Amino acid sequence: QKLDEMSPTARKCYVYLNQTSRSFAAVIQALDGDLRHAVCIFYLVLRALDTVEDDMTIPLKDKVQMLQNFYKNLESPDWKYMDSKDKDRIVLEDFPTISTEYRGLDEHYREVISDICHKMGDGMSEVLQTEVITLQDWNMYCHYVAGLVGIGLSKLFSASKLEDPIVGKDTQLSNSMGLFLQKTNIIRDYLEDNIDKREFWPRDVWSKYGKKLSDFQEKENITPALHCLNELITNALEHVPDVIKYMSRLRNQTVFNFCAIPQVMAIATLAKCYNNRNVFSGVVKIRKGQAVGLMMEATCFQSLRRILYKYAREIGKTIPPGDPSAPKTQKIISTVTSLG
Ligand SMILES: CC(C)(C)CN1C(=O)[C@@H](CC(=O)N[C@@H](CC(=O)O)C(=O)O)O[C@H](c2cccc3ccccc23)c2cc(Cl)ccc21
Repeated sequence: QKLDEMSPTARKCYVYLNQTSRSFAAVIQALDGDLRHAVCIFYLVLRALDTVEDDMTIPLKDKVQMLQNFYKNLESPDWKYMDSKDKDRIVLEDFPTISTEYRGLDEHYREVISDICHKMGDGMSEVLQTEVITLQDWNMYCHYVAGLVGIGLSKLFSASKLEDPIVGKDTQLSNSMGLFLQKTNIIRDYLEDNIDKREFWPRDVWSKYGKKLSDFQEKENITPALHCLNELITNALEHVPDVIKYMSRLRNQTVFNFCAIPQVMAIATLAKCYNNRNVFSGVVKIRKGQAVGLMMEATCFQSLRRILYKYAREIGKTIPPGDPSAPKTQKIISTVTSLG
């Protein structure tokens, strides 16, 4: 469906999609059938919710109300928020355009998007006021901001009939898809979050290696810092078997590409972060050329598995002797590279 056949509000949504997510917008627009518009709207609604959650200028008690009531805005034609300073504030300032397109979706898609926004808004308002202490807290936080996205997407895939019902039903695997991406983001963004005074690394882990999370920036603490980093990367890798199982169930090529690309970017990022002191002095990002190469290669299940093995083996080759997590890292690497 070309841009000139779309309604003005639908066309604006694709303009916003391309503004808010450069490389990923193309993969969403490549989705087959009416899944394309459903995912485009879901992505923009999530971007709006995330922009509220990220806005540190909103007083806590107002933010809690905004997050818990957010899903109701989908049914309110005039709701918008004009006080955001975020780079993506357009999705809040022109939310009526997005909610108009949401209300035009098939009711199965609307049900999924509204339910996920409700659960995500409640979850975000809960974890907003707490610190990430245990690994369970870490999984809970990542469930609310990313696991629920995977659960929602999987239900949209099944509702569109482009994928089997089991894809939408098996929330354990869908949740793992999100946890793998979000844990990778949190591990990679150590310094950026530290500067913003935001802590997402679980306290039970980092407190074994230092008094304060910011201690890892000091040169003399680099060995415990790397041991902490490697332990969190090992924890994130525990989701890879679920990712492989989830991907093995997909049948539609455009859905496969949409799901595979962020996963291969994540494992490549983890491999680059593993035992890498630059995590504590800058943001470790994979080069654009490497990312493009990965996108082009990850188009079928066998090549996806080859990419996952390649990076898992790469991590396995760089396990430092004496690293406290070495046995666990070696074990998850052998599991991933042996999956038949
Ligand atoms: C936090 C997050 C991981 C869920 C964000 N998230 C993603 O990271 C995007 C990728 C993205 O936005 N990349 C950015 C680059 C970047 O920001 O690092 C880009 O602009 O290219 O992918 C995810 C995403 C895509 C496909 C399957 C998923 C299954 C479970 C959870 C998330 C899934 C996403 C799908 C939707 Cl619908 C909404 C958000 C996301």
